[in-house]
Amino acid sequence: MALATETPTNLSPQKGTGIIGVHGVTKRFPGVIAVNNVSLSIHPGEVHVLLGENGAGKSTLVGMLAGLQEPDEGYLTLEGQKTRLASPSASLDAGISTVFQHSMLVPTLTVFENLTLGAPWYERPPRAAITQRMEELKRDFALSLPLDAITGELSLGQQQQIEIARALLRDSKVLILDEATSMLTPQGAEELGARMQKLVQGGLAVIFITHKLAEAYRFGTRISVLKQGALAGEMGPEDLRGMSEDQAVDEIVRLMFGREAGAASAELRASTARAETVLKVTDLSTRGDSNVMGLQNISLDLKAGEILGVAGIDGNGQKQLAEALAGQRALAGGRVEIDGEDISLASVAQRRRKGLRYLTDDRLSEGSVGAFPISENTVLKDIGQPPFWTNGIERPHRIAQHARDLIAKFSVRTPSETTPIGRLSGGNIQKVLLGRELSGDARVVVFNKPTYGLDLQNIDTSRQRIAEIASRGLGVVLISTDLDELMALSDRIAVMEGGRVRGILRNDGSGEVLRLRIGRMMAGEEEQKQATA
Ligand SMILES: Nc1ncnc2c1ncn2[C@@H]1O[C@H](COP(=O)(O)OP(=O)(O)OP(=O)(O)O)[C@@H](O)[C@H]1O
Repeated sequence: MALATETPTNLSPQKGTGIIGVHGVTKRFPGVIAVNNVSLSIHPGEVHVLLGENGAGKSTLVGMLAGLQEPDEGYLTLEGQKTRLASPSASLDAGISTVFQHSMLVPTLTVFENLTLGAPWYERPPRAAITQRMEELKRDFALSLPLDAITGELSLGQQQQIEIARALLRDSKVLILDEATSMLTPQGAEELGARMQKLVQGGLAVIFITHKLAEAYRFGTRISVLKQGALAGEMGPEDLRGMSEDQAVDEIVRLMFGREAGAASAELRASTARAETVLKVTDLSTRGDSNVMGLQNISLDLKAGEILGVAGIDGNGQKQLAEALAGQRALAGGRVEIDGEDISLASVAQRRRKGLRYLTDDRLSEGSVGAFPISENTVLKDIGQPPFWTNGIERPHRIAQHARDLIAKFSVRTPSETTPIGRLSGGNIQKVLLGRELSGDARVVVFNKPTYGLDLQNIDTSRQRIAEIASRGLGVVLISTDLDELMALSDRIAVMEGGRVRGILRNDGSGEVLRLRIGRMMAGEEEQKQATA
């Protein structure tokens, strides 16, 4: 992965080190610098927003503050003193509480029990004392928490309040909220914003991670933008006060999604789109629940030979769209057609026979059975079907031959077709799955994050294959969180946010301008300029 080496555009150099100081911190994982020489100050009385695309390094940075991992280089300070946060309890002892995106509460316990769980300083405190303190907290911070309610029966917003209350009962000095609004309703997010203001007025420092620019601007006192592990820029209270919302959003979009001047952008693939429409989606909707985003009125179409990119921050409905197209998720409304034929009610197998293929991002658990040989995995979606089964009887030689052909055609590196697929590298598993999906008469291939987690060489090969598939006249839906990938391969790019398609833009070679338009929509901002769908 290319690493940012640009000089941070520190719009507002900070004075003092704040309650927490992050000093030149670097964290590496095999093949990637997740956090690259980042310095920040966290101040009491401020909501410090951390923004960045998927993979920018936010969680890794938060993980170091929460004591889940330690920096490889650089150091942290606590009230000016150099400190090590070598474990989650060290972080808690230092007064740092972290509310993760997924609840850490026990759903079958009551609110009261969750509040007192594992909090050493008030071991077995009289219930009356906690009840009284909770009354104060409820009043001061607008919490609505029935102490005797079963936690799992409360709304996600209320469950989050329990975690915030837990931090307050511990007298934390720093509260980290990791993508805290992603599961909340718009009203829940507003309430959290108001609550954060009250918390910082009470002297707390809040670190708030979000992907939404409007929230960053409205709730944040200070905004830091991470990009490819490095600090791309920071906007302090004075900077933000001097800007209108539009100016601030433009600046943040530039920091988050812009490329450095002079950076080479990938060459745009020549379009191979033909006249005929292979896939048509009209007003497609699916039901959501507290864990899964519903899709709302999605309409799009795809020509033979065309690549339609689908951009979006992870978790904005892209996977649900792929599943709804593949027949793995029921439609609540709308219509899907392939070659003009309505397949809205067709099963997965029926859609496959019509030529609709889907490569999941979950290569090992959803896409294949790791313990099964490669050969079995190549026919996993054809069980019981000829030519691999005749009259219900498996034909192992036929399957083995099919697998050997696929291995040769897709250059899968494996000792033989009998090797369990789980022993292969990510890139080689990907090749097997691609070979499986392209067999027979494929018309449309839906890829969900096809290059995620692959090494650079395999990323390159996968992209070439996708372009080659389109050049053979198949329609491709390419879902990716990587804007560079989408802009290198797609004819048009649909941007998803909040379970909707916010716009479909033609990849017209306008490079940076288009990139910023897409970034803006991904981060929940309305498209201001005229769409060129
Ligand atoms: N435990 C790990 N092992 C290997 N690589 C990791 C690990 N954790 C993170 N990474 C990599 O480090 C980079 C930064 O990831 P990180 O999760 O910190 O980003 P993020 O900004 O939080 O992204 P998101 O918004 O998707 O949560 C990514 O390339 C990621 O793949």
